[in-house]
Amino acid sequence: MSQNATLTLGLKSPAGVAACATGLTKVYGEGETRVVALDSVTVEFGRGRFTAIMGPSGSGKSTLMHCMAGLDAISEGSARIGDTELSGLNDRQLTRLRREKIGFVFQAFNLLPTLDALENITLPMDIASSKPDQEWLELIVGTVGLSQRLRHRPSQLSGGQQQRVAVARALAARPEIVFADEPTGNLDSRSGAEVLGFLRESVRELGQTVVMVTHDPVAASYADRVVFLADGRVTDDLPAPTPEAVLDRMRHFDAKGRTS
Ligand SMILES: Nc1ncnc2c1ncn2[C@@H]1O[C@H](COP(=O)(O)OP(=O)(O)OP(=O)(O)O)[C@@H](O)[C@H]1O
Repeated sequence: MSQNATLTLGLKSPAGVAACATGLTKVYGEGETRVVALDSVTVEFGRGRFTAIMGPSGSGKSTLMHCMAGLDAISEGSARIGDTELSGLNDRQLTRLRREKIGFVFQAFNLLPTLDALENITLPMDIASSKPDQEWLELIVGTVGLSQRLRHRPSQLSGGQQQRVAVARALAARPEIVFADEPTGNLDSRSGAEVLGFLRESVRELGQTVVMVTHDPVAASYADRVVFLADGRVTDDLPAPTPEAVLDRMRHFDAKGRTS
C-alpha cells in the first residue's frame, strides 16, 4: 500500500484497547444443569492487534467471543467494545453496535448464494442503508485478492475464496473489532494460510483489530498473542507465538489436566 493511501485513510492503528472483559462470568442453566462457562474472565484486546484464543473443547472460547460481541447476555461482570459497556444495552442497541462496530467471520462462510461476491461484501451495509466508503472497499477487496472475482457467485468460488469474501464482508464497514470463530476450520491448509495471511494483513497494513478462536497452533501463530482458556478461566497469555511455543503450552495444559 502506498504511503499516500495510508495517510488518506488514516490507517495508522491508534493505540489502546478495542475490547475488554472484566470479571466476566457466564452461567448457563440452573440447578443440576448449571454450567459456569466463563468464570470471572478479565482480558483486554489491544487495538490494532491480532489475538488468538485457544483452549480445550468446552473451555469457554466461543462463549467469550459471543459475550464480547453481544450475541449472548453476560451473567456477571463487564464486557466493553471500545467505550461501550454491553450489559447496559437493550436488544436494539446491541444490534446497532454489532452492525456498526463488529465484524464476524465464522467457520461456515455464510454467504448468500444468489448474490455475487461484491453484493455479499456490501450486504450488511445495504441492510443498514449505509454507504460503503469506496476507497476503503477497494483497499479491502485488493487486500484479500478478490478484484477479479467480484461478479462471481459463491458456487463459482473455491472455499478459500468464499472465506476471503466473508473476511472482506467483515472488514467492509471498518469495524472496531473483528471476531473470527475457527475461520479456517473448513479449509485445506493452503486456503487456510491465505485467509490467515489476509487477517494478518488487515491488522498490520490496515490497522484493524482481530480476535480469533482456533484449535490450530499454526493458525494461532499468525496472531500477535495467544490467550489460553481452561474451564472458563484465562490460564496463560503468550506473546509473539510460534507453532512450537503454542504446542508446548498446550502440552503443558494437557499434562496438568491429567494430573489435577
Ligand atoms: N447454550 C448453552 N447452554 C448450556 N451450556 C452451554 C451453552 N453453550 C455452551 N455451553 C457450555 O459452556 C461451556 C463452554 O462452551 P464453549 O462452547 O464456549 O466452549 P469452547 O471452548 O468454544 O468449545 P469448543 O472448542 O468445543 O467449541 C461448555 O461446558 C458448554 O457445554
